[in-house]
Formats: sequence, structure tokens, C-alpha cells
Amino acid sequence: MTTLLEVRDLFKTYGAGDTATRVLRGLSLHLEEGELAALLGPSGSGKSTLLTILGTLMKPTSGSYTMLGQDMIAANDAELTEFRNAHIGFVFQFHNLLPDFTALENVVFPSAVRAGRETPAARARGRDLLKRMGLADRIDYPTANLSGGQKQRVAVARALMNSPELVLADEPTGNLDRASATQVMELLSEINREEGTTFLISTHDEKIAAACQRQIVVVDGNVTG
Ligand SMILES: Nc1ncnc2c1ncn2[C@@H]1O[C@H](COP(=O)(O)OP(=O)(O)OP(=O)(O)O)[C@@H](O)[C@H]1O
Repeated sequence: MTTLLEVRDLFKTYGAGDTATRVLRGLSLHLEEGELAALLGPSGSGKSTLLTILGTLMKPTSGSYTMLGQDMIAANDAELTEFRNAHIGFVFQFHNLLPDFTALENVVFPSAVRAGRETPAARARGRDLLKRMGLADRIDYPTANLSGGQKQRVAVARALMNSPELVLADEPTGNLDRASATQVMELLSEINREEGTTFLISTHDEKIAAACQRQIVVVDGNVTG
């Protein structure tokens, strides 16, 4: 087994003084490459905060974080942006798709913007991913016309576009009916099995948690169990 990432003694406090909220309180966590893990815990326990830190979108107040052997705390903003684009994909509860753009444009656009151009290879990968998500007949539809489950599958394809080692998903099925939630979860499991992508999925849904190999529970800013 190879370590993908490790955080140790993470503390995160929002605000200061009387209004300070101490969210993470010495949290340590280790993820191996290829894990499919659920992130559980009561509302407000710090799951989104942890995902935001692991996604290198915010630094902790203190603590260490290494991913793929690199120090994420010492890295500057430009280095983090480059690292994130290459190695981390995100799926959120609210997919943030551009409604007037087609499914394919939504999948390809973010990486095209970063690369400064849209290549035929990128479009081919985008098409492949959308087919894999069961959206072959929706590739050129504006996403405004898609169902919630279909939109979320477009968002999964977008997260996978750059073949990231890690996908962080914050309640990816929170907005979906049972059938769509199950379908999205099955796709995540399939990508995990076939490509070895590591997933960390925050959820309040016991069925989604049970479909993961590992359950990580955050309580009072720490991992239990
Ligand atoms: N930007 C912020 N500024 C101040 N407080 C914040 C901020 N973001 C989160 N918090 C607080 O930090 C705590 C943890 O929030 P977080 O969103 O990480 O929890 P969560 O476990 O993801 O919750 P949920 O399951 O409800 O999504 C909450 O008390 C929240 O109000």
C-alpha cells in the first residue's frame, strides 16, 4: 500500500476572540492510494472544513499535511494551484455547472481554461467520460436541461477530467433521489476499482457510507474509531 496523503494534528479555528469557532482539534488522518472512504459525522463536526483543507483550498491554523510526498503547508498559492489542478478533483452537492454550456463544455472547459486552449484530446476524453457516466445521448445538451442526477454525473466527469489521484466529494448525493444517488455512487465505485482513484466522500447517507470500504467519522473536530 502506498500513502496518498497524511495530515497530523490539524487545528482549524475560524474567527478570533469571543466569536472564535474551533472546528478541527488535533485531527490526524492517513489515506492510502486507491481507498474509497466515506467521511461521516454530525452536522457542524468539520467535514467540509477538512475537505477544504485536504483540497488545498484553505490552510489549517496549524498542523502538517503531505500529499504525494509534498508538503502542502509550505507550498505557496501558485504551487498549490498547480498541484490541485494536476492531482485533485472536486464534486460538490451543488454541482456549479454553467447552465448555458453543454455537458461536454462543462467537463472540458475548466481544464481548457487552465491549459490556455482546448485540445482535441481533451474533448475526446470529455466525451469518453460522459459516455462512461451513461450520458452518451446528453453530451451536447445544455446542462440547464438535464435532471439533477444527470447534472451530478456531469460534475463527476468534470472532476475526473485531469485523471486526479484524489477526488474529494462533499455530499455529492445530498440533493438527489435514492435511485440517482445510488447510480452516482456506483459510478464513483467503478472509477475507484478500475482506475485506482482515491475517493473521500462526505455524506449523511448511511447507504452511501456502507458502499465505501472505509468509514471515517469526525466528531468534535477529531477522527474517532
Ligand atoms: N468560513 C467560516 N467562518 C466561520 N465559521 C465557519 C466557517 N465555515 C464553517 N464554519 C463553522 O465551522 C463548523 C464546522 O463546519 P463544517 O461545514 O466544516 O461542518 P460539516 O461537518 O461539514 O457540517 P454539515 O454536515 O452540516 O455540512 C460549523 O460550526 C460552522 O458554522
